[in-house]
Amino acid sequence: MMKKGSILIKNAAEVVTCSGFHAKQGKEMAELHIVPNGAVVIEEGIIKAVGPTEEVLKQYKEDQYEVIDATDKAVLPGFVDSHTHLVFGGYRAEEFSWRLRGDNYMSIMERGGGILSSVRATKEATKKELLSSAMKRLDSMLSFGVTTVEGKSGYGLDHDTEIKQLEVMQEANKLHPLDVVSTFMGAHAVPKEYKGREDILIDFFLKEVMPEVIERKLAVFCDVFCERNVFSIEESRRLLSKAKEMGFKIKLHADEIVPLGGAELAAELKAVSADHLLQASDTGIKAMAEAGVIATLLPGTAFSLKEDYARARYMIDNNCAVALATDFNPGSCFTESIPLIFALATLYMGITTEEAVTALTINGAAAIDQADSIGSIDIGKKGDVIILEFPSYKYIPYHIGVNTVEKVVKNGILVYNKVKK
Ligand SMILES: N=CN[C@@H](CCC(=O)O)C(=O)O
Ligand SMILES: [Zn+2]
Repeated sequence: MMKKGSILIKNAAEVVTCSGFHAKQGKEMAELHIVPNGAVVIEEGIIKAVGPTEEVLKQYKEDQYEVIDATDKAVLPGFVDSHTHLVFGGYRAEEFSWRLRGDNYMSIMERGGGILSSVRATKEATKKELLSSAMKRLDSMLSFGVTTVEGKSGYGLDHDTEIKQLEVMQEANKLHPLDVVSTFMGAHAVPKEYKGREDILIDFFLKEVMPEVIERKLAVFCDVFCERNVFSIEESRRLLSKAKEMGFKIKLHADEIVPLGGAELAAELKAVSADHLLQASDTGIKAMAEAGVIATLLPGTAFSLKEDYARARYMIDNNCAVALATDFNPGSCFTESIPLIFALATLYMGITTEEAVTALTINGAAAIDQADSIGSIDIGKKGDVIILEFPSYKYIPYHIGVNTVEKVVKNGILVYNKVKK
């Protein structure tokens, strides 16, 4: 009898395995491990075999599986979008127009707009509304080949709304085929009443919110917007050190707008990742490489804010492990488009196509500390794979800004198929 989550993909022009169980640093990022004319076998959601089709078919009987013929198509691991803010109420289209006219992202926030306007809309939204919009966003992400996504709270800044956002992500994770990994990010902005009293806000999160988040397993990570006029290096260090003691894994929004030393702090605290890094210093980058902190780069945000891109080439040449993510959010980067991220990374950041694939698969997995179970087509990992309309991964950035994903298999189940039967 055919078991649920059991699929055999055969005759693929190439299976790009991205093989590995940990982050790829520096030169390793160019190694994709490709099997020509390949096959992948997934049994009950777990990868059982990968290799040349001829050899795989000698061992595995096609009648035991749902069979997909991938002739002339490339097969890759599902993408891991390791930095998003996917649960929020309201939109900020107006703010986008202001920025087109020259207004500045941080000054909009300092006037009570930006993140703070999403905070107001998220407080007003019901859980049902937030869940319904999150599910639609997850559908869209899935269509781009994303099989695991990280999502942050941080549009609440109070107990109830932060918890509400995390509960929505927990529920979405149960209901949607995509896996959602949650991050607590209460320290995302400073409400007006806490300006100049950031330490009191941090104490509030530490005492009144984070113990419940850990206790109810509502989030795995704790993140902070470490930035001038938001949370300082000292405040971020205090919050994240305590978070670590409480059992959170840690991340930072670091050196996005000004060079504050966030990359150095990430290395000091041995964070899992430091994200944005547009302004990261040479010392900070080298310290991150040394400490094994993933550099998660978000080119969509630099593009949307018309900022200079993070120095990806320098980071990779200095042995960093770089991940790429969308930073999907209602303000600085309202896109779930993986093709856009590929286009920007390869055309404007000096990242090769091979490195970009690594950055969105195994290194994305490492950025959420799951490189042992997702991010590559390796035996024993989750059966998360995508099939492209084209015979090679090289078509992903080449077909500029267009979605090349034809099918998505999650835990061995075909959950998205562009080809209508
Ligand atoms: N920079 C801080 N936070 C988000 C933006 C959130 C927003 O503008 O709503 C980011 O990662 O880009
Ligand atoms: Zn972010």
